[in-house]
Amino acid sequence: MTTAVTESRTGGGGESTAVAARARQVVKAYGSGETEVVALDRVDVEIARGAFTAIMGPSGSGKSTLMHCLAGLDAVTSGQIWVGDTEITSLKDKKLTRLRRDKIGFIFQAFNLLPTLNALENITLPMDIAGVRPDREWLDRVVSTVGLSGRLKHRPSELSGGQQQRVAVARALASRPEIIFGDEPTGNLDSRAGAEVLGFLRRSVDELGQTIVMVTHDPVAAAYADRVLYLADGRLVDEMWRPTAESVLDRMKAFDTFGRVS
Ligand SMILES: Nc1ncnc2c1ncn2[C@@H]1O[C@H](COP(=O)(O)OP(=O)(O)OP(=O)(O)O)[C@@H](O)[C@H]1O
Repeated sequence: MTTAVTESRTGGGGESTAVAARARQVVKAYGSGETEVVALDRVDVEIARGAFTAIMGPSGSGKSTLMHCLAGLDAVTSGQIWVGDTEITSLKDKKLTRLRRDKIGFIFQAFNLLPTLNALENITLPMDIAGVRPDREWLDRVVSTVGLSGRLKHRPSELSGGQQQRVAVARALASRPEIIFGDEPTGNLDSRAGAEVLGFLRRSVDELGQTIVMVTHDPVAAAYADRVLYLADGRLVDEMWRPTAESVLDRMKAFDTFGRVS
């Protein structure tokens, strides 16, 4: 069995390498004493820049917790996280908020669009709030990559679920973040709309050089990724490169048959 554990090449100093985010010996515990739950148990992982990474594992294995820690949405109990060159685990609130705003994009299962704004206004809202002028050329490219060119004046209620999620994808891409995190981004979509959104995520990696990390339960969704990380009991227990839906499903079945690996 291979391992997803990799040593930091930079000794933690960080440099503009092929690594977009990195966790080193990350522990996340909820509660204390008898009620303590160790959601992440000394996780070491590097997320490759310009690649699409899927995180899989049984319910409760720590997928969302790992994503939230990597994205600076949740504080770690111990260990360190870097986003690009910045070690985020030692940042104070204000700097962390700014780093999330400037360097990280999010796509959630619920599309989280504002109903009173049209598609374009939703896409540029985070930049408007931050007082950043959108780069028109980039925005046009993003909008056409996700196939929204004819829909920019529509409000969310005038768009299908798949189109709404494409707006959310464009919103995440618009500010050219260092990394985009998706938590079951196609969980609310039927398989056709889901495939469309996953296809656009794939294109944003291939054509725009974006880095994407996605939590999913779905082997078909994971097959769009370049690499799949498997969590069990808060530990990274395996990884797979160039996955197919069949190979991911087989690996999941193997976990079910042989029990947990640690
Ligand atoms: N806020 C919290 N307080 C206490 N325990 C928590 C909290 N959040 C998560 N946990 C626990 O941490 C563990 C990992 O949870 P997490 O949500 O990361 O798992 P997951 O793999 O994303 O699960 P699912 O696939 O069901 O979404 C679980 O045992 C969960 O009960």
